[in-house]
Amino acid sequence: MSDLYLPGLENIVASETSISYLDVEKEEIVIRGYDLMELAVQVTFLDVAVLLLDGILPDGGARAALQASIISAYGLPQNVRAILHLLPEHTDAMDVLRTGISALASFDEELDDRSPAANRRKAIRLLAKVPQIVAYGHRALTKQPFIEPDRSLSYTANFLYMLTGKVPSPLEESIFDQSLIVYSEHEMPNSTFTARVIASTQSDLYGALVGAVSSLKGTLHGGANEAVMAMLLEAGSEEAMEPLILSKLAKRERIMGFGHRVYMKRPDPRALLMKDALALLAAHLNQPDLYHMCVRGEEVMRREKGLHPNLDYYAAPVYYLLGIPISLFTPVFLAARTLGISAHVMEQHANNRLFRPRVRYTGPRDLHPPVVEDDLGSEEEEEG
Ligand SMILES: CC(=O)SCCNC(=O)CCNC(=O)[C@H](O)C(C)(C)COP(=O)(O)OP(=O)(O)OC[C@H]1O[C@@H](n2cnc3c(N)ncnc32)[C@H](O)[C@@H]1OP(=O)(O)O
Ligand SMILES: O=C([O-])CC(=O)C(=O)O
Repeated sequence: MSDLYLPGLENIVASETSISYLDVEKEEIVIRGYDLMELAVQVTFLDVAVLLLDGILPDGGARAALQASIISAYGLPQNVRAILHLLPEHTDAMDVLRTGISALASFDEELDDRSPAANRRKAIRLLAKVPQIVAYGHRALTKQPFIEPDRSLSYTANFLYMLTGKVPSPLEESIFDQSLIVYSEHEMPNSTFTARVIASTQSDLYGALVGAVSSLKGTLHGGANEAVMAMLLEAGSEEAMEPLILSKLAKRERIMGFGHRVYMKRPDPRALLMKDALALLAAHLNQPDLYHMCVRGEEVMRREKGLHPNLDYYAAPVYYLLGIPISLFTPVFLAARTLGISAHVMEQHANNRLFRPRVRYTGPRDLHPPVVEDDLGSEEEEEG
C-alpha cells in the first residue's frame, strides 16, 4: 500500500479523462481539445452539450436534433411538482433541487440502464428538466404561479425566461449562454469527483447528480456565488468595499469569490470573461455600480492577499443584473454543470474502476473491551 497522503487530495491525479483539463501554465481550460474561452465566445451552450456528450462539435443538423430532443423532454411529472409543493418555505433552493432530481429519478424508465446510449438519453432529459426544477421549485416555495417553458425560445432564452418571467434581450441571452458554457465543465472539482465516486459503484446518473448537488451547495464550492452577492449587497457602494474586505480579513474570514485550489494565485480565465460580460451588461442597463464595486474588491484582494477572483465572483453580479433571484445562483450553476457531470458519469461507467482509497490511521491500537461478568452464567452455576 502506498504511504502517500495529501490532505484534500491536493494535486493527486484521481482519474484519467478525455473530457477536460486545466492547463494552468498555459492559462487554458481544455474541453475535448478546445479552449473553453474560445468556445464561450464562438459557439452556444447546446454546441458544448454535443461536444461534451459526443466528443465532437455539432453541425447545424446535430444542433437542431439536440434542441428538438430537449424541447420534447420539457415538462415535469405532476407528482414531482406535488413533492416540491410539500417542501417548507424556508427550504434552501439547492435542497429543493436535490429533492426534485431525486424524485425525478423514479419516473425515468431507463434509470438503471448504464449503457452509453441510455446514459446519453438520460443526460438530455436532465438538461431539459433540471432548469425546470430550479424555476418551478422557486415558484412553488414563493407561492408564485409557474412559468411553463416557451418552446419557441432557444434553450438558453427559455431557461432565463422561466427564472425571471421576462423574455431576455439578445445581449442578455448571449451573456447567460456564455455563463452556462463557462459553468458547464471544469475537470475534477469536488462535485464531479463526488459524482464519479458514486458512479463507480455502478450506481445511476441521477444518484451521482444528487450527490454532486450536495457537494456544490457548500460555500467553498458553488455556494460561493450567492455568498459573493451577499457581500456586494452588504457593502452597497464602491467606497465600502475596501473597509468591508479589510474587516473580514482582520477577522480571518474568507472572502467569497477569491482563490482556487488549482489556479491558486493565478487568474481564473472564466472570471476574466465574466468580468467583460459584467462590463457590457452594466453599460447596457446603465447600472455601472456593481462593476465598479467588483473591480475595487479585486484590487484590494490582489494587494492584501495576492489572490485573484474565481468565476463565482463575476458570475454573481452578472446573474443579479440579469434578474435571477439570488437563491437560484448556485442551482443555475448546477443546471449548467449537469452537462459536464453527465459526461463524467458516462465516462466512468464506460471504463469503470471502483473508487476505494485507503487511510493513514491515527487512532489507538490494541485496546480491548472490559471483561463483563456473565451474570446468567454465574446464576446457573449457583442453581446447579
Ligand atoms: C466555481 C468554484 O467553485 S470556485 C471556488 C469558490 N469558492 C470560494 O470562492 C470560496 C473562497 N475561497 C476559498 O475558500 C479557497 O480559496 C478555496 C476553498 C476555493 C481553495 O482553497 P484551498 O486550495 O484549500 O486554499 P487554502 O485554504 O490552502 O488557502 C491558501 C491561502 O490563501 C488564503 N485564502 C484562500 N482563499 C481565500 C479567500 N477567499 N479569502 C481569504 N484568504 C484566502 C488562505 O487563508 C491561505 O492563507 P495562508 O497560507 O496565509 O493560511
Ligand atoms: O474546479 C474547482 O475546484 C471549482 C470550480 O472552479 C468549478 O467547479 O467550476
